[in-house]
Amino acid sequence: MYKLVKGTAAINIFIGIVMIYLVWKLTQFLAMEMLSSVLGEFIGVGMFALIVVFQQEIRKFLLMIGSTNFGRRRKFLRQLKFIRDTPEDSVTDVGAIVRACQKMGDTFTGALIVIKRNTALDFVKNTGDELDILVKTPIIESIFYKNSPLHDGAMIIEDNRIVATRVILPVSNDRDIPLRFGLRHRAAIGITEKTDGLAIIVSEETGQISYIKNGEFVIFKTPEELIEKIKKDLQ
Ligand SMILES: Nc1ncnc2c1ncn2[C@@H]1O[C@H](COP(=O)(O)OP(=O)(O)OP(=O)(O)O)[C@@H](O)[C@H]1O
Repeated sequence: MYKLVKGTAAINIFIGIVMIYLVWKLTQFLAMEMLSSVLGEFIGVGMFALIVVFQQEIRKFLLMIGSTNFGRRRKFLRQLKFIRDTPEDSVTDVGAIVRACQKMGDTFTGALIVIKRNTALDFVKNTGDELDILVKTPIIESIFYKNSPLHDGAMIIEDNRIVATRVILPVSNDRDIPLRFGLRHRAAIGITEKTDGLAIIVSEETGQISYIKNGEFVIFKTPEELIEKIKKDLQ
């Protein structure tokens, strides 16, 4: 349940409900008649209040359950993480990502890729376009191709799927970042400071690939070393 609601507003609403319940119990314990009867009335209609508050989610849930479209149902189940698909789906193809970055670096094509680890990235995902495509070198290259309508912003990868493009990331305010690094690099630092995600950047100016973890640049010498480091960080 925690995994299901982590990173969504539902957990905050749940905490709110628990707090109201605890205050109600406290007012009963302290024999604060009026406050306890007001809160009691509120809790009495709690079930209806929940239906109203979660109207959208309940609607979405019922629509998904009732859908006869198996492709969508699989996607929904994967979101719930009750099932793991084939290894092709669940193990991130780091080699394919780094190869795409090398090719983009050779052609000075800018790119920003964030790989999710434990922290949910839903709060940034919905600033862009949600997708569901298997990670492949040519797909990543064509998304960041300069004339592609999807090239701007960041790409989010979860497991081995590209789940969003054109995502706007929070920018780091760290004043120690050298001035030669622009917004793309600041955004990569920002998201890895706020979450445990991993960011890979290809600079449009220099073609250089950078790897950022926990808000800091990770040094590597060869693409093979980068692949190894990312694989280790994803374990
Ligand atoms: N907050 C952000 N979230 C996601 N992508 C961003 C963000 N800010 C900028 N970008 C992306 O970075 C691109 C280039 O920004 P900028 O030139 O400032 O970056 P840079 O760090 O200097 O990188 P480069 O070396 O590639 O020029 C933008 O066109 C946009 O696609």
